[in-house]
Amino acid sequence: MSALIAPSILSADFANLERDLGAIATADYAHVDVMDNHFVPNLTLGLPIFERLAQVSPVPLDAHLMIADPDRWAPGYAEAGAASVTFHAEAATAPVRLARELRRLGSRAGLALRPATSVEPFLDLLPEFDMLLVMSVEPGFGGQSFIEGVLPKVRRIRDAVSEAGLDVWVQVDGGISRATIERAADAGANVFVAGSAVYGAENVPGEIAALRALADQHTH
Ligand SMILES: O=C(CO)[C@@H](O)[C@H](O)COP(=O)(O)O
Repeated sequence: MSALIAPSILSADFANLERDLGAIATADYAHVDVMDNHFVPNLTLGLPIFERLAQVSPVPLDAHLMIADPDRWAPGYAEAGAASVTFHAEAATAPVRLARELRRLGSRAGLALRPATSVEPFLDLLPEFDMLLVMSVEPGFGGQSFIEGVLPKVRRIRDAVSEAGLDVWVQVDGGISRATIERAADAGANVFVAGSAVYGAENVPGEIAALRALADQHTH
């Protein structure tokens, strides 16, 4: 399975989002962090801006909803054309119903877990999702350092996915760089979100290629 790279536009220039989406045209996805200042202590963008990003982006959008009440808001992101919509397990009231609705609307359905959230209650529900997102920082901000302690959870998910013969992707998000991506890939991740490492690089396409090459050496 090839590694997929999803740069986070949280580290882009918010006055030049179309330009900065163009800068990551060689990536597999653009990761769009939606924050509501309730679920996380930060505020980014909502549906009206996301709809415009979906119209101008050269790469498919991977929406990561760090918001309260995703049951109400997430379907709008699928309707706006998101390739993938990921909501938080801690915030959703009816995660399976919501995942089914996202799939019905034509989007991949992702379930995100904060670093301290156990995956065990969700393992029997894996067929309902297309992706599990393991947060490797506390959600809310870019530029934090990678939490090594989430790697056993990544491995646990990958093992459960393999044992069940499923095609569920495992995404890691937070603190991913050339220094950490190999360990995340080794643990079983196949989708890698990187914000500051990509947008902070002098050569953005070169950084995307370097991260992909490193991860590819370790993806199973
Ligand atoms: O969801 C988040 C933060 O909540 C991430 O997507 C960050 O944007 C990743 O940034 P870096 O840690 O790669 O700088």
